[in-house]
Amino acid sequence: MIHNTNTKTKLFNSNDLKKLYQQYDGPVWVYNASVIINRIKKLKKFDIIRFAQKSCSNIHILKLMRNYGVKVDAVSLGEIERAILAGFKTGIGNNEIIFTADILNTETLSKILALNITVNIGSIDMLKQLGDRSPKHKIWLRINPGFGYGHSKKTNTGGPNSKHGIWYSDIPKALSYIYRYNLNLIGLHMHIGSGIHFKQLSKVCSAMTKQIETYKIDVKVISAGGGITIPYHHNDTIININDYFYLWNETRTHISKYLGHKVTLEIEPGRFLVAESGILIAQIRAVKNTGNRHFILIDAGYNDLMRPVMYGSYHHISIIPGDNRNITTEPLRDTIVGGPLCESGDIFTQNKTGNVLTRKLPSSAKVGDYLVFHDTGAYGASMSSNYNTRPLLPEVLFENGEIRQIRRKQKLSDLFMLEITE
Ligand SMILES: Cc1ncc(COP(=O)(O)O)c(C=O)c1O
Ligand SMILES: N[C@@H](CCCC[NH3+])C(=O)O
Repeated sequence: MIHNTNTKTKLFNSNDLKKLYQQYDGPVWVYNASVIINRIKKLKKFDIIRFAQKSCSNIHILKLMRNYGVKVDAVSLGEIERAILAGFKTGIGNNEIIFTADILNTETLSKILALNITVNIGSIDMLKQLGDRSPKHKIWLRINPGFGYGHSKKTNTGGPNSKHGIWYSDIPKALSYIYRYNLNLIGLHMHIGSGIHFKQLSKVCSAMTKQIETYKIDVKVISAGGGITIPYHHNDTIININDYFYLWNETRTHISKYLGHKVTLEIEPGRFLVAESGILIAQIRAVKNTGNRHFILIDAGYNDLMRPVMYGSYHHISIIPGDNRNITTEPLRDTIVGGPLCESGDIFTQNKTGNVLTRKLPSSAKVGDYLVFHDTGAYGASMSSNYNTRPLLPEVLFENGEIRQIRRKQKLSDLFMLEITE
């Protein structure tokens, strides 16, 4: 998302954001539904858009997706249950939910069998465990094509260092188990990582064709996976979705001709659909200098927004003055932004190796001003934790001109209840 200035937020009105913070008496995740709807429309040429809900799993966001014809990917029992609560259907002949994983635990397996959910298989052991309990079960194979990329090593899901998927040369072994257990192979899936650019993503097209032709795999569906990056910085390049679709459509046409029947083309994005729809608003609670370093400390921590700490990820930052003063023309100052956690690494301005970076922010930024992190709609709230016994933040959705709460603020008593046994 392109951001105007250091003081304004493009998505939301600054006054509304301040009011939201005041209403909740603390930081809030805010989403704009129109951005999500716009991104869904951009992908409409694909036969099926399957939302990787781990990126933003709020039930109301899932409902919004479903209303626009989007299907869903689930990676845990919890995500299956969330999808069902959001209205996604299961059962024979229904593909609204696909379960993607590299392992199956017994609880999840039982649910999958009870609801007849198609499984996107990421290991040979999964084939054995599913086949033992449910011959003829519908499956996809998730293939690791031997290469992968990511905005960080930690989001690369292909190549020899990735635990995800079935290694491409193990396909014959997988096919022999499928045959032995009489499983029903309907799809082939490749997701090589998250936060990737066009050139790298497009390599998957030829890998998909190659594996299908080399091993003569007959499938009805191919999935391009997710991974599409978004512009976190002002001048980041934006992926041309029409060009991307064109490549995949060519691939699908070629595979369809080879197999002699229709092949459905799926895409499985998380970040692309939701990242730019969301912001996190917090407040500056302390300002301090250490030698020549200048810090501002806010009331949201990495337990809330983990991406900068986990990957050195950049989120654009704006300041909204708490007292309505004009800061648009004032000089900027090199600033380190930290959170409240009792953890030295609780710094939002750092690189991949954990070195502290500075951000140019208005020099008068002070206690009582608000700080907005942009593009936090993906892997923001969904990656939060309760570290330092900090409750999860509320989430609100801006839709049809109205702001509505879609998750209440977690209470401390919600947390303690789990541990109090009598
Ligand atoms: C299997 C699978 N599908 C889809 C995604 C979504 O990725 P992204 O949010 O980058 O589109 C992921 C995350 O990397 C994934 O592991
Ligand atoms: N959590 C990562 C993306 C990984 C997606 C899961 N396979 C991020 O914030 O960028």
